[in-house]
Amino acid sequence: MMQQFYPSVSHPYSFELNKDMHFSAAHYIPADEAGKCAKMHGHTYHLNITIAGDQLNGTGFLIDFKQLKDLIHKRYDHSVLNDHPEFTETFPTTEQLAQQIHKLTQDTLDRSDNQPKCIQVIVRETPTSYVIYRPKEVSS
Ligand SMILES: Nc1nc2c(c(=O)[nH]1)N=C([C@H](O)[C@H](O)COP(=O)(O)OP(=O)(O)OP(=O)(O)O)CN2
Ligand SMILES: [Zn+2]
Repeated sequence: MMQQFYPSVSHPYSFELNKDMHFSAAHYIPADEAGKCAKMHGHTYHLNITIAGDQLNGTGFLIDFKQLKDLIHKRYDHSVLNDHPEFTETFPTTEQLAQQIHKLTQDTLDRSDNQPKCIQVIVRETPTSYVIYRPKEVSS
């Protein structure tokens, strides 16, 4: 997904930042309808995270690109997604991973003075399958 065009999201903000990253992880979906995916297997997940806002921080960033990568990559790279506490009650499907990555990101953004918003998370699980998560309401 690197250096590609992505589905865009309309928003009222002046600044928009996009961060691509990837990580390798294993998972399994312990449900009958998951078929072969009920067995442990691995993916290189490709992400695109979109952050928007009207205010920059003291450095002139919406958020440091590196901070975004550290937040997600350090947590999930070379891990078993099912072992993370956020997936004890739900399965690490592409949809629920995208939603959790949004939550992790927005929780971090909420602690910054300039209050940027995470408006879209794209998670590509395989070359042919990806999910977009957009929060229902983005308050400014
Ligand atoms: N809605 C979802 N469907 C499936 C998910 C998911 O997270 N959300 N996950 C899986 C499996 O984890 C699987 O690894 C990925 O499935 P799929 O794209 O079908 O993989 P293939 O390589 O077999 O796909 P091709 O059609 O051959 O390219 C399954 N479903
Ligand atoms: Zn899978």
